[in-house]
Amino acid sequence: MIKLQHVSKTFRVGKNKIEALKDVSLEVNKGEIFGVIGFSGAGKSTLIRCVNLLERPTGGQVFVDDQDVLGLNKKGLRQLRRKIGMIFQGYNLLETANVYENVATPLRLEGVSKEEIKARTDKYLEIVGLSDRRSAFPSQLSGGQKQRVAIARALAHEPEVLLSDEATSALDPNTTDAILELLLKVNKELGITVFLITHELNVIQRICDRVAVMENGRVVEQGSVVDVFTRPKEAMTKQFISNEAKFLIPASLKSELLKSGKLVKLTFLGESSKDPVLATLAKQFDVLPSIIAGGIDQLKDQSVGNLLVHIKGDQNKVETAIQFLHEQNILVDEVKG
Ligand SMILES: Nc1ncnc2c1ncn2[C@@H]1O[C@H](COP(=O)(O)OP(=O)(O)OP(=O)(O)O)[C@@H](O)[C@H]1O
Repeated sequence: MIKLQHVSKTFRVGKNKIEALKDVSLEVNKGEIFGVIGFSGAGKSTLIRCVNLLERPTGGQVFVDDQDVLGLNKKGLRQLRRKIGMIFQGYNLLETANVYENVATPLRLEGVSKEEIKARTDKYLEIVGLSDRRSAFPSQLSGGQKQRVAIARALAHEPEVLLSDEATSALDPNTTDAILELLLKVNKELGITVFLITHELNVIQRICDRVAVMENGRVVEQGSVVDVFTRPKEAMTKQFISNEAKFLIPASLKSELLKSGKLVKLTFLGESSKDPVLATLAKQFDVLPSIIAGGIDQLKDQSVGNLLVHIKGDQNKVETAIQFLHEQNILVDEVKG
């Protein structure tokens, strides 16, 4: 659906060159939700804006539906943009127009017939849950409601793809969840492909099928959300995950536990969560495992269990027990001092 091949983008500011994108290649499949995550300045906004040519790449190729976007003339570009809706962190609503007009006006400018404008505006305000606020002005709406208007406005053009540039970044956690649910519904029920950028791990975990991790203008890692976040290879990805404050234990407790044994973080996926591994450790290896902390991460289609376990006992036995854990269908990370 969207294919970026060796895309680069260099901004020139006076005598300085800023390489915002360096040889970025990725593919977003039809019907999926694909997320790009990275810290501020990684190049995410520049990347997503290269899809509908709000930014023009300085190198590489961009394809949407197998169409070479960089070769399009003005008319072709207009047609392309009709296929691609976009929402932003700042909503970009017309402050002087009410909710209905915010959705209807761009359709009018496109020459859509009166009846069709009414039908589509009604339909998409219903889908985003704002039918009863059609006469309200943006200043009378909450952030979440404003983003819903922006989503209805994007959907009213009946796009094949929705680009989301940090759409939930300005929202509180509950409102973020509600907007993410709406994006899932848009993807599932309307069959719209979603390509989003975010700096929030939660957004990726909750709704994305696949993810690319960006750092300094490059994609450093990409794959399914389950793979990338349970078996992160790159330091940047690991940093994102550890930033989520999983199992942050007080330093004093940690050093105490490490004096009397080993600490391991176990990650259970799918079927592995049903195996009685801790009981097996105690029985088979004569060690004493105890649970220090635990939790479950809900990914889009799968839950992932995490346990922080302290293993006490004879040093060799503890080593053998950890070796046994590595041989199971579990991800094992030893926590060092
Ligand atoms: N129009 C521009 N002119 C000059 N430099 C730019 C421009 N747009 C982006 N940049 C630079 O390109 C780099 C990537 O910026 P970009 O906004 O794409 O990153 P980001 O990951 O989206 O970060 P943020 O979430 O903070 O926007 C940054 O160094 C930024 O300063």
